[in-house]
Amino acid sequence: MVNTDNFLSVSHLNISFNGNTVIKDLSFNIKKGTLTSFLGPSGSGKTTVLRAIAGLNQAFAGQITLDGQDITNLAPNQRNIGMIFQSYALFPNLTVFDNIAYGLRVQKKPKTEIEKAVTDMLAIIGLTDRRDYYPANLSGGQRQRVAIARSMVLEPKLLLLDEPLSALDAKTRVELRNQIKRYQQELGITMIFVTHDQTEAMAISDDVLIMSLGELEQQGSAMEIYTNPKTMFVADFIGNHNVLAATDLAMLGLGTDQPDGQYIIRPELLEHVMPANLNGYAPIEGQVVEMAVLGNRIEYSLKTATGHVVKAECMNQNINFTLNDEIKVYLKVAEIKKVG
Ligand SMILES: Nc1ncnc2c1ncn2[C@@H]1O[C@H](COP(=O)(O)OP(=O)(O)OP(=O)(O)O)[C@@H](O)[C@H]1O
Repeated sequence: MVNTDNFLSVSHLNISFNGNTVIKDLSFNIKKGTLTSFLGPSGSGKTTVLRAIAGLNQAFAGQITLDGQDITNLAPNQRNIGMIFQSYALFPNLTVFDNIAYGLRVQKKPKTEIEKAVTDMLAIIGLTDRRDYYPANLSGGQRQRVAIARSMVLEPKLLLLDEPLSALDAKTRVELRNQIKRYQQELGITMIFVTHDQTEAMAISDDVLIMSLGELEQQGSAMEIYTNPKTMFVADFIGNHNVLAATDLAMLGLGTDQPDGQYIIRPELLEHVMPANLNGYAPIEGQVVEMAVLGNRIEYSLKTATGHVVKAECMNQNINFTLNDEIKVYLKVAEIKKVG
């Protein structure tokens, strides 16, 4: 049955290249009107899955449905899916207006309808005053906005974006990712956004789908994944967590009731200012062996007498230590989470 929860449904997807299975029995659903990021290291299979959804991979096993329709064997142009790549792929000899209008003209839409749709789209992407420019005279961020507009104007059921921001500088990336989120919400488009940048994924996604070696590790909101990683891979990949075995916790004086398993401690939970009430807190003492100032935050590592190196993080306004200092930080023991 179609409902908004399984607007896109991928079941038991298996894809091999030359006998090498790169996507292994992958199944997931995507809700209508949401932005889902595929996040995973290089080679984990993100692009391969995107291409399968778009119909660009020839052979695979499994089933893909979109809005209740089985699209597994449909040609790419029959799927009503838009795709945007890292490189902008605009037509260099067409103006901004004509690039955006291109698909509507192919569909032989009436001229007045095209004029209105493209004008509206130019306003949404903030490039009304650039309508007669050629791509060569636009910045990278502007070109990518035109590429996005060119896909969005066709009102696809699903828009796939494959690392659309990776060719841009850091500031433009942040601006454009926020704009993509805004377009997505304003127009209610269902989007899949591929990235290997976890901050980017966390910042804009309703849901994050984490892949490793062609398998789904976890799907959930950014908050769920960050605070409650289900696998060691996710714990390690997301958020720079400390991952410690029960025996390590015991050595650090942070014993849990359970004797085994792996546990995570998020770096920002190690407080360098002594809490007013120490109830429920355990101290960790160590030497500051690494320290990196990241604008308003500081990341540092403590080496304890037991030889453990624990990662911590704090805001920099009331920092009261420096490299090589022996310091004590405080952790609320209840915040230690078991992986899984
Ligand atoms: N056409 C192909 N022929 C052979 N192997 C391929 C082909 N396309 C992808 N692969 C392999 O499939 C695996 C997944 O590749 P894919 O490009 O999907 O990963 P990715 O997660 O998107 O990586 P990246 O972040 O680097 O783009 C890799 O091991 C890759 O070498």
